[in-house]
Amino acid sequence: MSTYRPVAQPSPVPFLKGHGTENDFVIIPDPDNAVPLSAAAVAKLCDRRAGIGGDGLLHVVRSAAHPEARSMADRAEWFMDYRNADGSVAEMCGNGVRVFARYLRRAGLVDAGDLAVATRGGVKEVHIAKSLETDGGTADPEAVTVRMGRAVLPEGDVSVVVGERGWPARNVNMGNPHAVAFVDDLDHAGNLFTAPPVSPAAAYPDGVNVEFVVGRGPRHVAMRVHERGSGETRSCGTGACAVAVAAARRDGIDPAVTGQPVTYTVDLPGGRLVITERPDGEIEMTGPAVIVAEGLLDGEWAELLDTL
Ligand SMILES: N[C@@H](CCC[C@H](N)C(=O)O)C(=O)O
Repeated sequence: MSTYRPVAQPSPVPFLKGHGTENDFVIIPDPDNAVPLSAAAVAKLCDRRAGIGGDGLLHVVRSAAHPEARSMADRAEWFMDYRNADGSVAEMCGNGVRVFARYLRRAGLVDAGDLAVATRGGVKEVHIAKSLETDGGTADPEAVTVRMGRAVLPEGDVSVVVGERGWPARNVNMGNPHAVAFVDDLDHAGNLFTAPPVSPAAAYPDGVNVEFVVGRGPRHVAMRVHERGSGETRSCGTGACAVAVAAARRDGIDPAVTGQPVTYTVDLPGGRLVITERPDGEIEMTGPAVIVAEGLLDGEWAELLDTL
C-alpha cells in the first residue's frame, strides 16, 4: 500500500501596490527580513507584464532585523530597503519613503503624525497628515511630508546629451545622484527609452538620475526624469528636490544667504510635489502617497523567490 505524503507548500507572500504621484512601488512587508529578495527576484516582481509591476520595490523590514539598518534601530523602528526596478539598490527614494509611511499607517504599525524611517541615506522624518478634522481642516488626507535632509552640490561642470542636443547640467546629490538640465521644451528630452549619457562619467561613479526641467512661472517648474535602474518614470521625489534646489540657485536664491525659506512647485507627468528649502539647508517635500491594492504572491511565486 502506498503512503500519501503531502508536499510542503511554500507560504504565500503578502504584497501591496502603492504610488506617490504615479511613481509606483511593489511593497513587501517583511518585519523579520525573512523573504529572500535577490536582484533577480525584485526585477521579476517589478516586471509590468510577467510580474506585479513597479518603478521600484519597498521592502518593509524592522531596522533591528536588517544588517544595513541595525545602527539606526534606536532612532527608527522601520527600515525602507529600497530597490530599483532592475533589482539594484539605491540610497534613497523620496516618493518611496512617503508611500512606505502610508503603508505603515494603513497596517496600524504607526500613528498619524510624525515618525522616523531608516533608509540607506540615513533616518528621515516623515509627517503623515491626519484627517481633515484633526489636522485643522487644511490637510490633504493623502498628503505625506518628508524631511529629505540637505542637498550637496558637487563642484564641476557636467552635461547631458539626447540625440543631437546637449545641455549643461547641475550636479545635485540628495543622498542619491542627480544631473539637472534646464531645457526649452520637455519634448526635447525625446523618448528616454535609454539612459541619456552624462559626462564626465567620473562625476557619477555609481550611475545617475537625469532630470529635464522647464520654467512654468515664478518658483514653479515642470520636469521629466530618467531614473537610474528604472528608466523614465512619472515622478521622482529626490529628483524633484534636486530640481527645486537647482532652480532656486539658477534664480539667484539661496535660503542660507537670504535667511528665508523658499518653496518651489514641481509638476511631474504623474502629479505635483511641493518642495521647501529652509535656511539651514533642510529640504521638505509634500505630495500624495496612496496604497491601491493588496494581495498574496501565490505559492509558485513564493517558491520562485527562493530560487532566483
Ligand atoms: N523614485 C525615487 C528615486 C529612486 C532611486 C533612484 N532610481 C536611484 O537609483 O537613485 C524617488 O522618488 O526619489
